[in-house]
Amino acid sequence: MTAFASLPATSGAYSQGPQVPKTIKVSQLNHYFGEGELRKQALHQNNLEVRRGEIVIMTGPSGSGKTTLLTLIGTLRTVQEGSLKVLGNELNGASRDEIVNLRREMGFIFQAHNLFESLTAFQNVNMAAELLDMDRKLAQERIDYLLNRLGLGHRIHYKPKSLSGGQKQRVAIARGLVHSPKLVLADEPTAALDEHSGREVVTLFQELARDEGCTIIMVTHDNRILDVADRIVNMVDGYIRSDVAVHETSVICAFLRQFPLFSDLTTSTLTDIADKMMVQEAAPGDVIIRQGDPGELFYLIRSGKVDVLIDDAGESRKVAELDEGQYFGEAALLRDEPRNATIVARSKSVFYTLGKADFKDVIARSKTFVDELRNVLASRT
Ligand SMILES: Nc1ncnc2c1ncn2[C@@H]1O[C@H](COP(=O)(O)OP(=O)(O)OP(=O)(O)O)[C@@H](O)[C@H]1O
Repeated sequence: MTAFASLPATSGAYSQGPQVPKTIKVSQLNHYFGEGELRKQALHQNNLEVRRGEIVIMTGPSGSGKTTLLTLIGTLRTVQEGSLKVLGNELNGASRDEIVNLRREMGFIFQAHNLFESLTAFQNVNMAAELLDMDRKLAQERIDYLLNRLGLGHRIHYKPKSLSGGQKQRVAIARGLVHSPKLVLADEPTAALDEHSGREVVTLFQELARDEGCTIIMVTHDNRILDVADRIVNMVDGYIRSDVAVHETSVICAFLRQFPLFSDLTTSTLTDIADKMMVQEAAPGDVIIRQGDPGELFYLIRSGKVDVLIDDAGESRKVAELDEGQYFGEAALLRDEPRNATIVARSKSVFYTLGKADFKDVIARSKTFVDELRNVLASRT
């Protein structure tokens, strides 16, 4: 799970807030192929949560388990160990009927398009609509819309043999989307497409996510489309190695960049730090840290104001006010001492916090950070 699960509204899917229902919840998922001595573990303790309307891109080297995870989520394989919830249904132990019903809510876009050669582009997509008992008029409108939107308006009545590889792929995409699925699973959807067509496809995905709340999970090696992801999940050897919420990380990076103390860090170090930060919210009057307590977190004020209070012979004395763009909590971490002041939220506030070990790691990497902290600490003692 990413560190930013509680981040307030930012952009895209996240503007729906943290209470957005989960489309997928993977917990401690293992998967094996083969029997006996040939048995091989393809997925190891995978955990993942995907919210409604998110676009997730899965990356990783060949054989790292992306397709295995995608096909498990798509009910195309049986869950062996662990829990996998899709659209509220637990798949481990699910009945045949449950799986059949669930599949109707999903759209599949896989590389092998399997279009019927004797049917036109329109008829191929319509066949999926008929199998799903879609209303005829609605289906007709949706097929027209999708095929036009994917740049196939002029080829709507062509059969696959008269279509290029990229055009066939776009028919397969329309077929996977015709029934307005709640979840789309796509394996290399843009691999056969030129840059322009690939962009058309992912722009359509973004519209479906934004306008219909459709959740999209794509396996891709196509770096040209990484920018549409809300989250990038990287797999290595059957493990989810990283799960980065892209928009949130970049929002935090942009914020961190304004601080002189982060100015000499490279983008990749900054991204690394942003990914480790947590978000904490406070209401007016909330005590954020208390004098005398051990220090575990460093705080950056994203928005709001706080009072710095010092307990002086039993009397609480206000010594400073801090607001957006300032930070606190560093002294106790650096000196391994208890907190030397109490911090109370003056207004509704949002903080980014960094744990002690990560904070010390940042310090080790940034000379500006060290110089600035030295000055700040000197001025506060
Ligand atoms: N049907 C199968 N039988 C046996 N082993 C399999 C089977 N399918 C996948 N595997 C193995 O499981 C591991 C994960 O494979 P998977 O296809 O999920 O990886 P991937 O990341 O999708 O790779 P690619 O990017 O090449 O599609 C690999 O070691 C693969 O050899």
